[in-house]
Amino acid sequence: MIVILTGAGVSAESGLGTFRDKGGLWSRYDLSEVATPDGFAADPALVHDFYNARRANAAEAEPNAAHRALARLEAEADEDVLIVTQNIDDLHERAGSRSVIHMHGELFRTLCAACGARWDAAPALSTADACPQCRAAAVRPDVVWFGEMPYHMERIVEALERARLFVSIGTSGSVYPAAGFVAEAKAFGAATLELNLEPSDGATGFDAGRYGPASEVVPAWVN
Ligand SMILES: CC(C)NC(=O)[C@H](Cc1c[nH]c2ccccc12)NC(=O)[C@H](CCCC/N=C(/NCCC(=O)O)S[C@H]1O[C@H](COP(=O)(O)OP(=O)(O)OC[C@H]2O[C@@H](n3cnc4c(N)ncnc43)[C@H](O)[C@@H]2O)[C@@H](O)[C@H]1O)NC(=O)OCc1ccccc1
Repeated sequence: MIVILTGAGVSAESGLGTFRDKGGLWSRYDLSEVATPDGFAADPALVHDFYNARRANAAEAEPNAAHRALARLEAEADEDVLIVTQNIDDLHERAGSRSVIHMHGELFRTLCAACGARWDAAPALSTADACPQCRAAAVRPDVVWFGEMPYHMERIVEALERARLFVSIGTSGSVYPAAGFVAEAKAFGAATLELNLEPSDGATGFDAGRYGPASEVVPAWVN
């Protein structure tokens, strides 16, 4: 089995901003205000504006050659290929990938913070929205904020245990628990490879690395 961890760098060439690069999201927004439960409690309208803008961008974006190459790998490989993405966009699925785990949630999904109901997001959410199930005005984007438990951790750890090869693509390796997956995969005996624009914070933890734009290094690796 091949387990592939992706981050914002794989969607950068589709026009979706990364977080920590120059001009990235965290240089324009305060992470604690827009990506934490406390920030949402303090100013839900600000948080909705932040995700509404990202939802509009993602809706206009198109998968790039890196997304398409990974979909091809899944279709042609004679072993299981699982994408574990930190991204909340749907570009992997729009490129044709079927086996995708969104460990930090999905931009196009909505969550009721009162009853836990989930449904497909409208283009723009607001504080006036009410849950279709419990009518509570506790509607939030279905994304994992800092301090919240990522989704599908059991399935992810099971996959890391089975992995022959762990590949990390377009992530800075600065946020946990995702940044710890390479060490876990290695401990379970997997070979490890980093594909990134430049060496990430965790580069030394990989057996090998290939550096350059994802739209070039990912198709080159898949072929
Ligand atoms: C800041 C950091 C130190 N803080 C954390 O890690 C925290 C706290 C923490 C937990 N454990 C720790 C251990 C040590 C220290 C801190 C912690 N973690 C949490 O709070 C997590 C929840 C974190 C999730 C937060 N939500 C996100 N996103 C969703 C929302 C949204 O999207 O708005 S995080 C967000 O930032 C993270 C990093 O972003 P990247 O994708 O890597 O993007 P970045 O910009 O940083 O880097 C881009 C990279 O791409 C490269 N690149 C750029 N262009 C290209 C290109 N063209 N081609 C190729 N590569 C390219 C660049 O060179 C660069 O390397 C991603 O995970 C992303 O999803 N929850 C949790 O721990 O719960 C409890 C728990 C307990 C037990 C077991 C499990 C959990």
